[in-house]
Amino acid sequence: MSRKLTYFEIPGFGETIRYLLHYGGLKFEDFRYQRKDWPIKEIKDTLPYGQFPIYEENGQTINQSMAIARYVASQVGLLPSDPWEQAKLDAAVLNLYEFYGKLMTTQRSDLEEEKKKALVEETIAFYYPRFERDLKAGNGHFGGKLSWADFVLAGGTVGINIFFGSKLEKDFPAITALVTEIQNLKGVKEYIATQSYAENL
Ligand SMILES: N[C@@H](CCC(=O)N[C@@H](CS)C(=O)NCC(=O)O)C(=O)O
Repeated sequence: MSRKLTYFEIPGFGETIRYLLHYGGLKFEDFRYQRKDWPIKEIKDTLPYGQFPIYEENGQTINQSMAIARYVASQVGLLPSDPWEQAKLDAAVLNLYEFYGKLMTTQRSDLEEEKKKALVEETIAFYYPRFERDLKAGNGHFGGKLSWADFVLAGGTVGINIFFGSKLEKDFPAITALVTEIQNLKGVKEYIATQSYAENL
């Protein structure tokens, strides 16, 4: 079995997938481009939608970080078999993904710094209490037990905290506890120890 994940030398959309692969003890090539070297036109043109991450397994390729994460989760016991349970987790993942997207959109706009800051605060004030509520309802996990949705929260949190330079979830105990739990799982913990971008914020 050959596996290769290609992304940039940042957590971003790749980190959740890396966590899942390490959690499952699945060997893979963790190929990373430096952002300063990008774009490399000859390579970009070969990508299915011109972007990373892409995941290759036994000669087949998929793009879209959440599709990759869901697939890897299915290989490492983090995707339940019941369709309703799966749909609930898909919804949790899409809520998280929407949150990350909105957060980053605040930064790409032409708005003044003050306005950007207010939008970030507004976005956090909308989503975090809802994630907190859902985690409490699931006794600390999105689906009532450890699943790939929890990994999407933890993997994404690393990236946004580094980007914004602060621990955005600090006032939310269930989110904080879940991120800590995932980052201390066997496989994930050892991987994080090798990453220079994973310092505590
Ligand atoms: N919806 C896609 C978004 C992928 C994406 O935005 N990738 C960015 C990096 S985070 C990228 O490849 N940027 C380089 C480029 O567009 O050339 C996913 O979740 O995988």
